[in-house]
Amino acid sequence: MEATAAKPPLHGLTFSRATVANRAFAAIYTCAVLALLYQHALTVLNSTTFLSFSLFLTFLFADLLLGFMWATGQCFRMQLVHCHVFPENLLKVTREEDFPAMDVFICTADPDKEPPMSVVNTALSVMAYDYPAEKLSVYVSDDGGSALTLFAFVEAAKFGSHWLPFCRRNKVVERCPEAYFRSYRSNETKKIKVMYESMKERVENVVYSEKFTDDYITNEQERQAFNKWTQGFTRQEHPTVIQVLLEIGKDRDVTGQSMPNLIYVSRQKSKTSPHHFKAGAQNALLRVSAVLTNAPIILTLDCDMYSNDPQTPYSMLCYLFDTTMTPELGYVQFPQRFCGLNKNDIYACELRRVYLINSAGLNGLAGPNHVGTGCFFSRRVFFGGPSSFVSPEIPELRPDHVVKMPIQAQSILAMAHQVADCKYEDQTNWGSKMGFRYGSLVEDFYTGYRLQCEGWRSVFCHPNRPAFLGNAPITLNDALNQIKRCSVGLLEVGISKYSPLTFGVRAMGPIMGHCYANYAFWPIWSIPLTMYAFLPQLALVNGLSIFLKIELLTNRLGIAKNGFNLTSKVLDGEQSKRYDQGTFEFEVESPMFVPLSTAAIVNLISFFGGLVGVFRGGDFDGLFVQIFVAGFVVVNCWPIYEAMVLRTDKGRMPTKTILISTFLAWALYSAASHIDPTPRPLEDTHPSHMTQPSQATQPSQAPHLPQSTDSTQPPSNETEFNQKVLAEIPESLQTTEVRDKIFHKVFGEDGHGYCKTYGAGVPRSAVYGQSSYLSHASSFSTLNEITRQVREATQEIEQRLSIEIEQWLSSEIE
Ligand SMILES: O=c1ccn([C@@H]2O[C@H](COP(=O)(O)OP(=O)(O)O[C@H]3O[C@H](CO)[C@@H](O)[C@H](O)[C@H]3O)[C@@H](O)[C@H]2O)c(=O)[nH]1
Ligand SMILES: [Mn+2]
Repeated sequence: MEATAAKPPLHGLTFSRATVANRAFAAIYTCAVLALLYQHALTVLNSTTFLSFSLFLTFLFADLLLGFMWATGQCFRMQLVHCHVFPENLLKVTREEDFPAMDVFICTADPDKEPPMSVVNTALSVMAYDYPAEKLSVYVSDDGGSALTLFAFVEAAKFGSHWLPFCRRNKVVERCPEAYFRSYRSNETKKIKVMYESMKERVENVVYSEKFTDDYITNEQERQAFNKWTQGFTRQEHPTVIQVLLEIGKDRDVTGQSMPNLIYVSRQKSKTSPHHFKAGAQNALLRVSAVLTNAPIILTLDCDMYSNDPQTPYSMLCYLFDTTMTPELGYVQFPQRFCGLNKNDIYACELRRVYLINSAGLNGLAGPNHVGTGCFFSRRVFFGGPSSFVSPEIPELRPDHVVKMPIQAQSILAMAHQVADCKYEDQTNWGSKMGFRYGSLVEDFYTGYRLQCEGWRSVFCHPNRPAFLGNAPITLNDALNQIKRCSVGLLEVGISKYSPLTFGVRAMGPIMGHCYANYAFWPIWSIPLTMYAFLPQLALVNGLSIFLKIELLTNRLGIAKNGFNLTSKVLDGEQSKRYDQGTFEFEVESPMFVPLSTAAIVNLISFFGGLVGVFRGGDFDGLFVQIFVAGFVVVNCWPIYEAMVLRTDKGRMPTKTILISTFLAWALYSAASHIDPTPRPLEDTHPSHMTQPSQATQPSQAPHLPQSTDSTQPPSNETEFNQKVLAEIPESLQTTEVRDKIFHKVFGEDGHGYCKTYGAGVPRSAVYGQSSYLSHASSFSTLNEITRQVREATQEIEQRLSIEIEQWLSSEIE
């Protein structure tokens, strides 16, 4: 007891007070959402024409999806905690000698898209970690199978022997050379900078010319490695290349201290074997590293995610090295942070919600999902759940296997080659029960999800100084492609047999399961978004109102105020200026831009069309929400209009895209304008009646009655009844109370079974058909007769109302 009290803490946790507020908010908002959906459902049931029925059903569906996304999104907010680490205490409770060994995996796949110099920078930034070098191994996986990348690393190994002691001596915090030289310049740095620049020049010369001459090769070992790039060597078809560039204990820096291991791995590739992309590469690294070093801790990094803080392993150890921590702790995830985003992050690539907000929310539950990079794993998690070990095929791959031979030993290297073989995984558990999981394009999400389903927990570590910094796409086309790949990958998980909604909820409980479902079904946002981008606007040209009317004037003013505030915010000078910079890139002829620009055109036309309609005396109340939605989209589409018409630079939209989307917008409009909107559903949610009092008082004008209607027969269904009879009651009297009065007058108190299901004051007799109708009110045997009676009752009530108003007015005057 005393001993534990004496030890300073490595990490702390506080529960957030926001949790209570979040839960209360979620409860109240849920009621509002349910009420809205109920109202929607009534509207669907009450619709009187096929057109309105389909339209309202569509919106019910859209809002159900939005409701689902909203509800699952709340799960992230149900138990917020704030976590802190105290890395400064680490050396008070343990010694550096006792630190566990660590294997770092860096993946790269294409020397053209991922410049070798940037991969080298990432590697150098972690090689220079404040961590005992003899416990650190950096593995570079090159799926591009590129001699250029290997060459860059040969150079990096040499430069590293100067860079690592330089960082130690000067207590450099920015240990990614490129980032360091960008921000620091002094006499002290001159020498090392010259070294860096000359390395960079050599590498880039080779990369640009795509070949290197013999004088770049300095020793026999290098020659042997490069000799593997024979005639038939291609990216998709080549043998394994494993090159140990630096070896602990053998290679020393310029001050005589040991360098960490640096190992280049390009796994074997064959067109006949699936390679499973990054997950496949990481599994190959898991095995190769197991054979060579088998460190209990693994850090995974994308090639563009460099370390921004040499102390990060200390923060990680505060969790993974703390014996009081739950034994189920499987990984410590740091958020993805980015450098070089422009001020407004115009392609929304920072993903703060995913990487920061939601991860912090998950931290109070079973822990954050894995985001592919910046994650420290316990090697054990890749071999089954905490209490269900899945044994690998050979003992050398077991997480508890101790490597006893130097990494360059013949037998060790031979086995490393063997486990990097493209056929090695055939008939094994790799990718299904072991290692990174296959089956989704977002292998990181899927792997983390499956690990948590197995019972592993995780921790989100988010120090003030970003632990890692990466690059985000800088063109719209790249950003959209990333979203597309991500969407496909997420849906692959969503609809798989491991769907979070079924499997996940069972394995992790409802809250965690629904958090994962929120991600896995994230792409379905596109469905309501598309509907809201087109349908209200197309309905607007026809003057067809499709949203709930806001009954109370005060409410309406409130909403109107908020709404217009929002709009004007985006339209202000500063924001317009941002778009004026023209940083959006539309120059690629991508079909992905077509829906965007079509939506932009449709919304623009609808917005102005709607406004013109209203100024000409249209129904502002009814169409307000649609005009607002269209206006909102228009504001958001501003960069698109610019790219279509205003800009002359290279980033403007190609004429072809403009033509196609204009044509599509036109086609949609002409299709929509052929739909006659006049037959309107009658519930008081459909205010378009207000503008047509004449129609309402003249039943004979009720348009588009079904052909079969015979006014000399009793009404046989609800539609008929609605269209003919309810139309007699003017909009101003369409409240439940007044309608009740009218029907009581006509059908009598008991003869009129007020049919709640239809909610529109439909007498049950009218719905149930002739026989029950006749038994209740035999004198109203025809539709015409009922219509006449309702008209009379309505007129009577109107008269009484006007008398009462007159009396009230005169008493007021007195
Ligand atoms: O066959 C492949 C394909 C990709 N990669 C590497 O995978 C990483 C991520 O690829 P990138 O094109 O940069 O994808 P992003 O969309 O930027 O990556 C995000 O999404 C990926 C898939 O969900 C995650 O793996 C990443 O960690 C996450 O940052 C890069 O280092 C690539 O070199 C491979 O090693 N082999
Ligand atoms: Mn990336």
